[in-house]
Formats: sequence, structure tokens, C-alpha cells
Amino acid sequence: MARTIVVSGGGTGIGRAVAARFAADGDRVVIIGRRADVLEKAAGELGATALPADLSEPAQVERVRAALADRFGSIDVLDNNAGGNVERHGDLGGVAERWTANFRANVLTAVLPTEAFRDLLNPSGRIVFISSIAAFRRSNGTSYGPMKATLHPYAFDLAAALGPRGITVNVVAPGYIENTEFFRDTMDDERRATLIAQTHTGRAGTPQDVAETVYWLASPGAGHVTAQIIQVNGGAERGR
Ligand SMILES: NC(=O)c1ccc[n+]([C@@H]2O[C@H](COP(=O)([O-])OP(=O)(O)OC[C@H]3O[C@@H](n4cnc5c(N)ncnc54)[C@H](O)[C@@H]3O)[C@@H](O)[C@H]2O)c1
Repeated sequence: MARTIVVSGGGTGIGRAVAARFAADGDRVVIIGRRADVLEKAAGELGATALPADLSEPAQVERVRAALADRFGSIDVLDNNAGGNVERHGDLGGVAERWTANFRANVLTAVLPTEAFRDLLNPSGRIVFISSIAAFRRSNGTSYGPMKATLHPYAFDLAAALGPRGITVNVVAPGYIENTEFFRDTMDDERRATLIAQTHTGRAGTPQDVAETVYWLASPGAGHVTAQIIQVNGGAERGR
């Protein structure tokens, strides 16, 4: 039976691959993102519904919640994928501005929709957060890894709270994934080679690698898998 799948940041990169994976099954897929043009284009190509919103803004999250409740009544899967290391793009100012920007981009974009949509989840529903291997490493001067790490205990708490409803909550932590906007303008050949050399698979990850893991976590067969963090990183060493 077709399910209703909600993917944040579903217009590009990993989120788009997740949306495509479920759409291929005939599921009703809703993608949320900030840029209406990018989102509408992707939705048209995937046969998905586009709901433009900045998910770090409580009022916009509430608007999306109302649209989901109105159009679908309930949802089956929430993939909190929106995020990125916004410190990399432009000079945001001092420490407070940089940490606040990554808090908004990676914590609020996941926590606000989860809190707003959790009562819309059907029994046997699924929540999957997209974190990063950066959450397990030295922060290397940015707040990105610490912000992603914030999601882990939050996910464990939700797993305990929602388990009695038959809902699982897990985290997927990707390593270096190509063909996303994440590293746009910031990747060079030397860095790419270094990241690939850290893997056992000898290659970069793809959005499809992550999508297949999210898809499996959302499958009935993964019903006893909850409160887990799965790294999709080709075995990349931790670089502490
Ligand atoms: N690409 C990688 O190597 C990599 C590695 C580890 C983790 N991740 C994580 O994977 C997730 C997906 O990133 P990606 O690599 O596909 O890059 P991406 O930039 O292509 O996708 C991120 C998406 O999130 C959306 N988004 C960002 N802030 C938002 C907001 N406030 N409200 C609504 N939407 C917002 C963007 O518009 C974009 O569509 C992110 O959480 C990222 O941190 C990526």
C-alpha cells in the first residue's frame, strides 16, 4: 500500500535521491525545501508534492504541518535530511553568528518538523535523521559536527517515546557523498582524494547509497531497528 513520505531538503542531493527511491515504489512523496523553483522542478520530475518552507522558522513549519494534515491526514515516514555546513558559505561573522547559523541549519531544521509532525505519524511510522560522520570527529574549527551530534541523543529520546506507538527513530550518518550541493565550491581534487583514501571501498559515496539505507530503515523488515546510528561512509576512518 502506498505510504506518505516526507523528505526535508528533498529538492537536491541526498534528499532528492531518498524522494526518488520512495517515488519509484509508488509512494506519495512530499519534499520540503527553501527554494521554491528548485523544489517545484524536482517535484515535477519525481511526481512528488513540493511544500516550500524554511524549516528553521517555526511559523513556516506550522504552515507545512497544516498542509500535510489537510492534504494527507497522516504520514508514514519523516526523513529529516535538510542541513549543511553553512559556515563554509560566505563570512557569517563571529563565533556566535557561525554557531547560531549551523544550529539553525542542522538542529532547528530537524527538531522543529519532528516536534510539529510527530503526532501525524501512523503506527509503524519511521523517523530517519541525516547526521554526518563529522559528528564523531574533531570539529576542525567548525560547528557543523557538534550540531549534527546534537541530533543523536535527541533521536534516542524520541525512539524511547515513540516506540510504544510502533514508530522507529534512527540516524544515518553519511561520509563524503558526491553529487550534492554540500561541497559545491569547496571541494578540490586533493581534498577529494584524501577523503576517498580514508574509505575501504575506494570511492566516494553517492546520494543513492544513503537513500537505500533510509529506504531499508523505513521497510517493515527494519521494525526492530531503532535508536541506532548507521554510518554510510565506506568504512572511512574516524580522523580524531
Ligand atoms: N554531501 C555530503 O558529503 C554529506 C555528508 C554528511 C552529511 N550530509 C548531510 O546530508 C544532508 C543532505 O545534504 P546534501 O549533501 O544532499 O546537500 P544539499 O545541499 O544538496 O542538500 C541539502 C538540502 O537541505 C535544504 N535545506 C537547508 N537548509 C534548509 C532550511 N532551513 N529549510 C529547508 N530546507 C533546507 C537545502 O535547500 C538542500 O536542498 C544534510 O543534512 C547534510 O548535512 C552530507
